[in-house]
Amino acid sequence: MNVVVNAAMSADGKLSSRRRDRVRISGPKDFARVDAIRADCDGVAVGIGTVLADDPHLTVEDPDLRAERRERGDPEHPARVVIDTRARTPTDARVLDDAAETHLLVGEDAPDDRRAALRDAGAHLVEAGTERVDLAAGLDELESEGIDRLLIEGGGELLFSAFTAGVVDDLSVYVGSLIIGGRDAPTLADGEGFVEAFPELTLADVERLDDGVVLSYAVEG
Ligand SMILES: NC(=O)c1ccc[n+]([C@@H]2O[C@H](COP(=O)([O-])OP(=O)(O)OC[C@H]3O[C@@H](n4cnc5c(N)ncnc54)[C@H](OP(=O)(O)O)[C@@H]3O)[C@@H](O)[C@H]2O)c1
Ligand SMILES: Nc1nc(=O)c(N)c(NC[C@H](O)[C@H](O)[C@H](O)COP(=O)(O)O)[nH]1
Repeated sequence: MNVVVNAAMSADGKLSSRRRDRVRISGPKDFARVDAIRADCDGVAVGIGTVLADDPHLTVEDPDLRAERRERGDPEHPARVVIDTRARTPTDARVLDDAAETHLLVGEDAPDDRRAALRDAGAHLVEAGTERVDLAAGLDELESEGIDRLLIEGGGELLFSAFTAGVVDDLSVYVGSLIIGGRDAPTLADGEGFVEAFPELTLADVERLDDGVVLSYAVEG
């Protein structure tokens, strides 16, 4: 599977504020750039933290991009993927509406009542891992179901695990022209952090967009 990560951060590296509510970092051109990446993928993934904080829809907004997908025989929107060990996704979350299919990667111990409720709400459940979702195993399962190219949009906890698991091929970061600050505000890669064997990146492109900069990297290894 080809995995691309995209996120928007402030000039001080934060994905949102310490309140973990959604901060608009991108401008319109950057949101359009992300829409095009979504349209080019078979799936768009976020962690449960992002679902609970932002209630994202994770669909393609531009009708022309949706038409191009239909013309090439793809569903109008990529599949939505939520990484959610305990099956905490609310049944009225926007990712569970009928605009697109939705896969939930859950842990082996996810409660049966939550699994049943989420299946009733239309989700497809994929079991991988125990304490936390085993990303490599979960993504392998999604690949066997036809997701060959996956966009991971965050948040910081999930992105750290994705780098730890070594599953990320490409990274693009929009750096917006603002400071958010806060030692507890989410960053691009949270988790425990690396102390050695830091994932290394090769800078592939730098582009000025809206009032910020898009940095595009290939991930080594
Ligand atoms: N600016 C941007 O581009 C951007 C993008 C996305 C999100 N955000 C912001 O980021 C914040 C949310 O980020 P977050 O870090 O709190 O949440 P997150 O990364 O979206 O989700 C983290 C949660 O996913 C679950 N999970 C399951 N398996 C995991 C694994 N292997 N590794 C890591 N997590 C795993 C864990 O909950 P369980 O243990 O319950 O499973 C974990 O707490 C929000 O404020 C949102 O607005 C910003
Ligand atoms: N590219 C980007 N720029 C931002 O300034 C920002 N706050 C996010 N945040 C990502 C997060 O995952 C959001 O929840 C989804 O971008 C919402 O996605 P929808 O529009 O509901 O499909 N992403």
